[in-house]
Amino acid sequence: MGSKPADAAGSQQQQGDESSMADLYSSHELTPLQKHAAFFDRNKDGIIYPSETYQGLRAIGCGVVLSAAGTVFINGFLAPKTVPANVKPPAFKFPIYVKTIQQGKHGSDTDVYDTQGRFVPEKFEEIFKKHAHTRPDALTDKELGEMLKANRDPKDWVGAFVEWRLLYALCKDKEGFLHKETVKAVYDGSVFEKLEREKKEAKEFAKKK
Ligand code: HEM
Ligand SMILES: [Ca+2]
Repeated sequence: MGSKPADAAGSQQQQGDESSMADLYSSHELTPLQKHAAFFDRNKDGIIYPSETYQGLRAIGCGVVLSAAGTVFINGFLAPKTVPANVKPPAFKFPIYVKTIQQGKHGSDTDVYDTQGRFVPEKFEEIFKKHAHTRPDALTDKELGEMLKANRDPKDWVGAFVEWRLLYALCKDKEGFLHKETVKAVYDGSVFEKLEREKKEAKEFAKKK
């Protein structure tokens, strides 16, 4: 073990721990999908462990039960898919690797992320051209349902369904509209930061009262 050169990635199995993944954030620009996931990498070591998914979900306003269920679901399904080719993941820890998060792409999605995790503006516009009937810059509950149905791959639909329904529940306005700018902010992860900020502010406000 110790006698091998430290940087022979690709030719030998890495441990898949913090040391080999953390430089992701300093070395180059993240893809939009990596940014989306990185919000949940609370200590920015390149890996999202279940405890971090849980903390992230709590931070954006999900309750204890939803956050626990969401964590089991997200890390349970996504972690195995994101393991980089040359990495042996630690057993029973369900790490999600931010670097290779694009491997976690599932069926029934909008293809707004391409296979490399980049943002595809035409596909984003298509969502609203096809499904935003009531007003051009937002989706209603029913219109979202229509979109999910149109994109539905019967073998692989749970992931997309949960992500969109959760987004709708957290971000719809008082009249039940999910705004285009909110959906845009999903694709670079900034929606999560905004929700976290709002949650914190609401807490501060409640304390002062
Ligand atoms: C650890 C936490 C999370 C990870 C690792 C993660 C990862 C991903 C991945 C890999 C995709 C690409 C799916 C694809 O194109 O097939 C995606 C898309 C998406 N995610 Fe997340 N996600 C997380 C949390 C969330 C949460 C909490 C929400 C909602 C509030 C959410 C909403 C979405 C939406 C709406 C999409 C777009 C799917 C589409 O284009 O149809 N994600 N996410
Ligand atoms: Ca982490």
